[in-house]
Amino acid sequence: MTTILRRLPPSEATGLRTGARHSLAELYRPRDLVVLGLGVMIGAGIFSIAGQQAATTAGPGVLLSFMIAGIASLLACLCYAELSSTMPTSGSAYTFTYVIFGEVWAWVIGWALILELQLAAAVVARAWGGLTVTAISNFGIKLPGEALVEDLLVFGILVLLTGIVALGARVGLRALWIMVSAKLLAIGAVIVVGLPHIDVANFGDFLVPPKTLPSSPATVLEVFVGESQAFGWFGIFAAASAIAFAYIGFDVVATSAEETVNAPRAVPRGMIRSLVIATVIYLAVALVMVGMVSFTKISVDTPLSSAFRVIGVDWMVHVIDAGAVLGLTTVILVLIVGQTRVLFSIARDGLIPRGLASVSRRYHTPTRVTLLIGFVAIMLAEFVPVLMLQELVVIGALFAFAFVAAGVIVMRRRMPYLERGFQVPLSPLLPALSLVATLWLMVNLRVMTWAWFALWMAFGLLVYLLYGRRHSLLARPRPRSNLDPARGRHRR
Ligand SMILES: NC(=[NH2+])NCCC[C@H](N)C(=O)O
Repeated sequence: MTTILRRLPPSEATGLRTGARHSLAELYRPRDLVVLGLGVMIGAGIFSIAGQQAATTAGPGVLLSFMIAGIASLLACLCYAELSSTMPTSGSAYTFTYVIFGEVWAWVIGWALILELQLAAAVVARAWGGLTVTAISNFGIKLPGEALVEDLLVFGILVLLTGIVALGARVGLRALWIMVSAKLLAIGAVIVVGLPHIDVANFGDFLVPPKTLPSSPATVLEVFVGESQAFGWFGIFAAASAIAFAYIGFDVVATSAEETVNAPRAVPRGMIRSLVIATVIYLAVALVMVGMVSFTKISVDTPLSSAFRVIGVDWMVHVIDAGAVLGLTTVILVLIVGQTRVLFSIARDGLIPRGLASVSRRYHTPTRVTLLIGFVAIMLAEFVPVLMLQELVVIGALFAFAFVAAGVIVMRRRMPYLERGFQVPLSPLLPALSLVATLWLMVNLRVMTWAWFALWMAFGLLVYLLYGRRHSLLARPRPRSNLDPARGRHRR
């Protein structure tokens, strides 16, 4: 029992024991973090899920769903901000948990993060493929063998993005700045062109009367209530859980802490700023969408485009297509980066083979782990119906959010002396609220999602018991010479 609960000393959170061969160079400035955050957050959530939820579950009340999910995310974000300001490590929630709750919990969180990020990369790549094919056909170009073209496109984008990540953060960063700017322009156009077309009458039934659905209960909450409902307050809250997908991503910013200049101050700021900007953008887009047309006219497949078609501004379809294709590209890019950083940290601690944590001398990136992640993403996207597994991404993220919120409370009591670049205001109230909000979002996920997640976690525990427990760096006697703090980080 003592071995599996052994804790990483906070001073070693950034891998001080492992030497320079396993450390990353500092590269990001505060504004890069905002771009990173917007890069990974703004994607399928606003381009498609928002409209789907308005049409099927929340009506114009989707605006409230966005606010609810936004508040829950902001609470979680504050907790992430505090912990990453104390432990600026690329392991994010995994490393925080290692320091606060001990090894086996860290592994559990690491395993959940692997699921979240790896699956998300594949899910978003698949969605990207679909969008790109639609964008091409919207230009009136008829593709022969659409399914095959889509498969090839998905393969191509994953190879390209994995290559960019492997070649070095600088290449990726430049590409990211350009693409994020372009997607913000497209979204700006949606808001500016859409605003004058808002008709207050479309908000008429802001609270659409609730409807009991004939389908059997699917979410954990519905099983408790005994039926499924759409619209009304129930629908608004249910939609908020689906919309949480749009906000996740600020947590990925935390994985860049080890590569950020002056991380204890810059990371919290970057994370909070990008989330606030994303929230404002989301609310504006949602407002325009449900304000332009009645929610009953929004199509589930191409919600934003359909709204502009209804009001007769057809050229906006191409702008939205371009924004969505670029938007999802940056989501995949940053997800791959985040996943490499998490796996790199786990490998550095010895819980998976340490060879995966070696940093290429030439490119200064963890190349091996990057190629592995790219390969797995391609396999998943090509051979598994990943679009149906979207909720698993959300449960993985929320699971980590819960531990991070609890971690803030525990850490304040147990290590009050640690330096904190950022502190959650009103602790322990806000972290406790974050925990409650996260659990609430989690019970709104499907029972099936929970079952798959449990299976994945059980498998993970097995891996830990058979491998990680024995190979953990903490299982070895401490080599004195490696404790020189100057060896851990290097600047470039
Ligand atoms: N950390 C994650 N799993 N992020 C997935 C990001 C999804 C992104 N928020 C979107 O709307 O497309």
